[in-house]
Amino acid sequence: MSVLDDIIAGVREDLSERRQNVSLEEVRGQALQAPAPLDAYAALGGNAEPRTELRVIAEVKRSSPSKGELADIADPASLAAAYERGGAAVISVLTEQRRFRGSLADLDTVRAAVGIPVLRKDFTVDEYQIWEARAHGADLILLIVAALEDEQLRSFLDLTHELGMNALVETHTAEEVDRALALGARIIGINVRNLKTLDVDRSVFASLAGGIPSGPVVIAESGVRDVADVEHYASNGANAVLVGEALVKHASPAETIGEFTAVGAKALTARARHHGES
Ligand SMILES: O=P(O)(O)OC[C@@H](O)[C@@H](O)c1c[nH]c2ccccc12
Repeated sequence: MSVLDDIIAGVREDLSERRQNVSLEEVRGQALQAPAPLDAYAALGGNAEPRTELRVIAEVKRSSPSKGELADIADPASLAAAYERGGAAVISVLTEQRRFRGSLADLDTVRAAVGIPVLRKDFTVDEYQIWEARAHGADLILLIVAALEDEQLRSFLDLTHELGMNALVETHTAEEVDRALALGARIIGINVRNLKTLDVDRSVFASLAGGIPSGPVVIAESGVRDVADVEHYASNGANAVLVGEALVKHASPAETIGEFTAVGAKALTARARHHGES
C-alpha cells in the first residue's frame, strides 16, 4: 500500500465517523447558510495580465508524514493573521487529523481570523467533504488527481464550482497534468513531493509547468525552503507557491512571505520581459 492509499484509508474512517454525527443533509444545509465564498482564483492573480506578481499560499501545518512534528501551533488564528499581514494571498489549513494533526476546528478558527480566501487542505474522496468544506467557510478545496478517477474529479470539480468555490487540482506527473487540463481545471498545483513515496524532486516543477498553456494559475507545491527555491519556481512559470514547513518553523513568517513575494515578482517580471522580446 502506498503512503497515499494508507492516508486515504484513515481519511475514510474519520469521514464515516463524522457522517454519523452530521448527516449529508445537515452538512448541505450548513453549507448553504455559510457566508458567500471568496474568489481564490482572483486572489491568486488569475485575472491579472501580465501575471508578474508571485502569490503565496501560506499553510497552517503542524505535522507531516514525511517529517513528523513540525510545529505546535497552539494558536492557528494568530499564525494565520501573521500570514495575512505578511501578504499571503490564501491561507491553507490542513484538516487531516492522523498524519498532519489538522482539524475542522483549525479551519473554523482560521476562517474567523482572516479576510482572505482559505483552502481546506485534505484528501477529498467524497462529495460530503466538499459540502463540509463550504459549511466551514472554505473558499478553495484540494483535489489530488492521483487519488481520483476522472469521473470523480469531474463531478467533484462541478460541485465545487456550483458552491461558488474553486479547486486546487494537484498533479505530480505529465499524465496527471493532462487530465487536469482536460477537465478544465483553473488552478493547477504541481506537487514536487510524490505522495506515494514522499520523495521530493524539485525538478518536477519545471518539467511539468512547461506543458501548461497560459490560462490556469500554476502553483508550485512543497519543498520551498528559501528565496532561492521561490526564484527557481517563479523563473519556471509558477504564479504562486504553497509553503508549509518553511513558514511554521520560521520565527517571523510575515517577513518571510514578504521576501518570497518580492523575489518572486522580480523573477516573474524578468520572465515576462524575456517572453515579450522573444
Ligand atoms: O511543508 P512544505 O514542504 O512547504 O509543503 C506544503 C504543501 O505543499 C504540502 O503540505 C502538501 C502538498 N500537497 C499536499 C497534499 C496533502 C497534504 C499536504 C500537501
